[in-house]
Amino acid sequence: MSDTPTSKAAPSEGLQIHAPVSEQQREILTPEALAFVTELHRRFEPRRRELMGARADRQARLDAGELPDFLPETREIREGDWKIAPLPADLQDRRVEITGPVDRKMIINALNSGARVFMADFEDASSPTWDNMVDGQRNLRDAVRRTITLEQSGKSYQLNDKTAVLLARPRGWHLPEKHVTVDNETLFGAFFDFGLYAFHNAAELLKRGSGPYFYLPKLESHLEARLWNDVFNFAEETLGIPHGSIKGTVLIETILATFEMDEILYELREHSAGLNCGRWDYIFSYIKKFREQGDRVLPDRSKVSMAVPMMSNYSKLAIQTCHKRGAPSIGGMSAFIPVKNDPEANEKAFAQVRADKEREAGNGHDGTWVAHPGMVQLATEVFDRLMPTPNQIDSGKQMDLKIKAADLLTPPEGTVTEAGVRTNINVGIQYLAAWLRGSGAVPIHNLMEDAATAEISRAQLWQWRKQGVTLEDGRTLSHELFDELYADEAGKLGGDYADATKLFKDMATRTPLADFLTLPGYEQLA
Ligand SMILES: CC(=O)SCCNC(=O)CCNC(=O)[C@H](O)C(C)(C)COP(=O)(O)OP(=O)(O)OC[C@H]1O[C@@H](n2cnc3c(N)ncnc32)[C@H](O)[C@@H]1OP(=O)(O)O
Ligand SMILES: O=CC(=O)O
Ligand SMILES: [Mg+2]
Repeated sequence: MSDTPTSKAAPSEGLQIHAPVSEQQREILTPEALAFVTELHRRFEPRRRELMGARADRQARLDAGELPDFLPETREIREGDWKIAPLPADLQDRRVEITGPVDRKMIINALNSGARVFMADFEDASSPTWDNMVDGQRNLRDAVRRTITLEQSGKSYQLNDKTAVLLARPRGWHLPEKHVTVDNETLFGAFFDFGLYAFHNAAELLKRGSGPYFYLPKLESHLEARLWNDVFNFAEETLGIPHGSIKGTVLIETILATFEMDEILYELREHSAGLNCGRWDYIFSYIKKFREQGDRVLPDRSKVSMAVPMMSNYSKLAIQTCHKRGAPSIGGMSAFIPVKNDPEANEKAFAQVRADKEREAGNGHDGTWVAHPGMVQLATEVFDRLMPTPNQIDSGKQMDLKIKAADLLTPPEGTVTEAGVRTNINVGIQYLAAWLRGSGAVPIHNLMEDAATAEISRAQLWQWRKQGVTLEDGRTLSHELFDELYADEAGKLGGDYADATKLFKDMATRTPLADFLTLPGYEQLA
C-alpha cells in the first residue's frame, strides 16, 4: 500500500467541471482522483438509474394502496445463520457519535468533542453548494492527516491528541452533483463524495490504524445496498487496499428499508459496520410513501416520538436484526440542543436528551447520535451507566421480539393542530432560507433542524392539505385555510424569506409530491 493514492484508471477524458475551481480545490480535484470518480460513474451509474426507476415503480404501487411486507424471495437470508465480518478495533465502541457538516471549524470541534465517533456529513447537515462539497473534502483530507487548523474570531483551532473515529456520509443515491458531468451525463453526489473521500484518504486512514468508514443514507432496498457493496469492492481493488477494509453503516431511515434489514446487512456482510436508526428521515419516508393512503396520516411532528409503538418497534427490530448478525445497532438523533441564556429551557432540553438516550441504551442500542458537543458528556454518562461494555451486541436484548408488518405500519394516535401546521410552515421556510444560503444544519426554536426534519414539515403539510385533514378544533384543513395560515406565517417572517417562502409553498402543495425538497432546491442553489 503506498502513501500516495494511485488509481489504475487513467486520468479521465470525458469529465467536465462546470464551476470555478480554486487553487486549493485543485488539490482535491486532481486528474487521478477525477479519473477514479469517472470510472465510478461509468461502471455504476446505469445501475443507480435503474434503482431510482425501481423506487418510482414502488411508489406508484404504494399510491395504489399496496403495503410493504418482509420479502418472500429472501426468506432464506432472514432465516439463515450467518454473521457480518468481524468489526475493526476502532468500531467496537461507538457509544456516542457526534454528527455535523463538513465545515472546518465543526470538524475540529467534533473530533475534539469527546465523542467516540464523528460522522462528517455531506448529506442532511450540509447544503450541497459546490464550495461546501469540495472544501469539505479538503477539510477532511487535512483532518485525516491531523494537519487541520483554523484561526477564526480570535480563536485557534487544532486537534487534541485523542480524537473521535472519523466516518463520512456521502450524499444519497438521488442527489446529483450538477457541477460535474461525465460523458455529458450528470455525475451523482454519492459517486463524487464517496469517490473523492476514498481516493484521498483510504490508504492514509488504514496506515493510521483506522479505515475508510462510511454512513450510507436513505437506502430503500437491499439492492441499493448491493450497489454500494459493488462500489466498495471496485474501490478496494482500484485503490489497492485490502478487501473488506471499507466499512459502511447503513441508515435505516426509510420505511421500506426496515423490511429489508437482514438483507441489507447480508449484501454488505464483508463491508458492514451495522445499522443506524435515522429517525427523522424515517418519519419523512413514512409520510412520503403513504401520502395517498388516508388512513396513515401522522399527527403533529412533536407527537411522533421514539416512544410511539411504530417508532419503538422499528428501533427494537433494528437492534434484534443487528445483534443476530454480530453487527452494532446505533440509535438516532434527539433534536434537542443546549439552550443559551435560558437555564430552565436548557435543563428541559438536557432532560429530553437524557430520556431518549436512556431508552436507546436500555432497549439495546450500541451507541447513539448527538447533534452538539454540549450533549456528548450526557450521552456518554448514560451509555457508560447502562452499557458497561464497549457494545451490547451479545446482550440478548430484543431476541424474543416478534415484529409483524402491522407493528411497523400502524400510525400513532394523535391529532393535527393549527399550531402544528403553523410550526411546520414557519420552520420549513426558515430552514429552506438557511439551506439556500449554504447552511444545511441550523438551530430553530432551540431544536436542530436539517434536511430530514425540514422534509417532515413539508411532507406533513402536503399530506394534511391533500387529505383535507380534520384539525383538533374540528375545522377541515381546506386549501383556503392552508393558504390563509401559510400567508400569515410567511408574513411574520418577512421579505428576507421571499425565495424560501415561494419554494417551500410550491414543495408543500405541488402534485405529485416531489421526492425530495433538496432536488428543486438544488436547482436554485448557487
Ligand atoms: C437528521 C439527521 O441527519 S441528524 C444529523 C445531521 N445533523 C447534524 O449533524 C446537526 C449538527 N449540529 C449542528 O450543526 C449544530 O449543533 C446546530 C446547527 C444544530 C446548532 O449550532 P449553533 O447554534 O451554532 O451551536 P452553538 O452556537 O451552541 O455552538 C457552540 C460551539 O459548538 C460547536 N458545535 C455545535 N454543534 C457542533 C457539531 N455538531 N459538531 C461540532 N461542533 C459543533 C460550534 O461550532 C461552536 O463552536 P465555537 O464555540 O468554537 O464557535
Ligand atoms: O439521518 C438521520 C435522520 O434521522 O434522518
Ligand atoms: Mg437522514
